[in-house]
Amino acid sequence: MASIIARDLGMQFQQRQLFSGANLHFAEGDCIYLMGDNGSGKTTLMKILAGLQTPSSGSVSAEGFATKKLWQKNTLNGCAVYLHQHPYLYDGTVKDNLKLALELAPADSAGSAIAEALELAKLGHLAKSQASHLSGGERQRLAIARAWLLKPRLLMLDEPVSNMDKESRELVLAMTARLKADGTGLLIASHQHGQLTALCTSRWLIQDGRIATNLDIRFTPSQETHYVLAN
Ligand SMILES: Nc1ncnc2c1ncn2[C@@H]1O[C@H](COP(=O)(O)OP(=O)(O)OP(=O)(O)O)[C@@H](O)[C@H]1O
Repeated sequence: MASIIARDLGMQFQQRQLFSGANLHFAEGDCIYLMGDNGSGKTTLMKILAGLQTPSSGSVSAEGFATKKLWQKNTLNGCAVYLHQHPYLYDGTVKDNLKLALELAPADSAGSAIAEALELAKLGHLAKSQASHLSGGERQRLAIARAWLLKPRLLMLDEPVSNMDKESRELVLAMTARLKADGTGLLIASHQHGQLTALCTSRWLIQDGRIATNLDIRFTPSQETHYVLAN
């Protein structure tokens, strides 16, 4: 089973310690809600687990992935995919962006997958539009459709539904639910507990310089309100 394992992980910027002593296990089949106040370190943690940032202390390793080639120094590269809040899209049309993902996707992905991805993201009518002309919500939908095509074994979503209208939120929810059903491990950072985070079966909380992982997933209504209000 593919997993990312962090041992005694710590991160600080100058004098500011975000977290320390964290032991984490993120694996296929997981669906984890990553919580924490603004600036607590959620994005930083996801970037570390994706191998995009180096932690100040501790180690991160990947298990269950194909062995890297000798020249690939970053052994975490491509293991847990990090989807940025403001995703990077390639120059070109909506369809070009999906085609490019398909070139990197596992060989068993059929050509019809692009049509399915366009349908899932409800972007069929914009297939020939320039990706740079998309609205924020449409960009996010395209980025998730692209991730869906890539079929990552581990995917981290950073605030995937912030600033989205109801329809876009529902589409992202449907795509994420499909990924979850396919067994993709998901780590979702979000300030609002809603339908998307309700998919989660466990939660991590960054607070007071620690990452708590042994938390009950069930929210009481007062906790829900508190979390939404606090953020
Ligand atoms: N490269 C950097 N250099 C210095 N400080 C940084 C750097 N990257 C992040 N920080 C700081 O680390 C803290 C955590 O940032 P991060 O983006 O991980 O928080 P977050 O929990 O994702 O916040 P939000 O909920 O607001 O998105 C912030 O105070 C941020 O300013």
